[in-house]
Amino acid sequence: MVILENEFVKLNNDEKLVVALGTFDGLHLGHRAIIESAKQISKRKGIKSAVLTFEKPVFTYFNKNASDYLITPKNIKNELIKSLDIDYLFYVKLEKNFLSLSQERFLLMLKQNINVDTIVCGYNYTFGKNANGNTEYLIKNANYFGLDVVVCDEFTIEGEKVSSSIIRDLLKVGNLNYANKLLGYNYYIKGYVSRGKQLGARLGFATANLIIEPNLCIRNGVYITKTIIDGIEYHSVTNIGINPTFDSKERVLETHILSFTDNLYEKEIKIELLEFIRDEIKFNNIDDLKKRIELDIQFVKKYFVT
Ligand SMILES: Cc1cc2nc3c(=O)[nH]c(=O)nc-3n(C[C@H](O)[C@H](O)[C@H](O)COP(=O)(O)O)c2cc1C
Ligand SMILES: Nc1ncnc2c1ncn2[C@@H]1O[C@H](COP(=O)(O)OP(=O)(O)O)[C@@H](O)[C@H]1O
Repeated sequence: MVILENEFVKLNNDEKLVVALGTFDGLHLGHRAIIESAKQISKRKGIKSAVLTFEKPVFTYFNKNASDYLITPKNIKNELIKSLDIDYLFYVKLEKNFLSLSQERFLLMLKQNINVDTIVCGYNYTFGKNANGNTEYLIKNANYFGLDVVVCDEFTIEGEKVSSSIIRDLLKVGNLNYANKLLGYNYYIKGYVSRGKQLGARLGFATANLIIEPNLCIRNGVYITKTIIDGIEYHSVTNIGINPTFDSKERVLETHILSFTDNLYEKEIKIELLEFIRDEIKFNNIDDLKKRIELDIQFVKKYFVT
């Protein structure tokens, strides 16, 4: 998969493209149905497939104070879209020039800059200045612009809506069970292990630390997790937060992997969040913190036995 980032997109492709349009934060079941549909159409037509998206939700452009909104960091977005066998991934910059394009100019840009043949989008997709462009406009004007347009229906599970904003709300309260159901995979964070305060091992439980996106939409606290290292899955317990006992400020993710003793510095690890256990606590002393973590570890062991 070729990844291109630009203010607008531009590609010197003779070959036509089927493009899935959307922000796709979360890459949930509904998003994946749209992207999979684009892939299938591209195969049927014998042309290439593409996703055109933004790195962050569009509302972050209009509300500069927005915080804790991001479901899917870019490294994971890239990985999930690649897993759907897409040929091109375009990231357009969230900037005025792009966001204020008229509906007509937006479609012309897709035709002229990346040779779009077919647009695939969700039922509530909007585009262009003031989000005036919608699926009705696309369907009505498809012929004029020489485009095929495929609009995917609302995706539901057992009659329930699947949407990024619902998933954000679930992650903010720690309801991983339901969030994972709507996502269609276990919510995960992936990154390279960095050095922390070097205290964990001395306390009796080493923790592999990852620096996380500042605006990640996830409740601080302790979670039952699985950690995947070199394709091998381990049971683990993970804390996300600022370690208030130590008056730290930086928000980190720290995972203690059960029955594991190897060095992980600089290694890429993946942490799947399964269940929220408790909030982070400011303990009066390190002994109390240690005792609590021992209880957390017992709780996780029991979870995986039953
Ligand atoms: C399961 C688990 C639960 C934790 N709970 C808390 C907590 O409630 N309060 C807190 O201040 N730190 C908590 N921590 C973070 C520890 O303070 C931190 O792992 C320890 O200070 C080691 O830090 P280091 O990895 O930077 O050396 C927790 C860590 C783990 C692994
Ligand atoms: N069971 C384990 N879980 C997590 N990390 C482990 C484990 N065993 C060994 N390690 C290693 O120990 C390091 C963490 O040690 P720690 O003293 O907590 O330092 P840090 O402050 O860098 O997190 C991890 O980055 C990893 O390399």
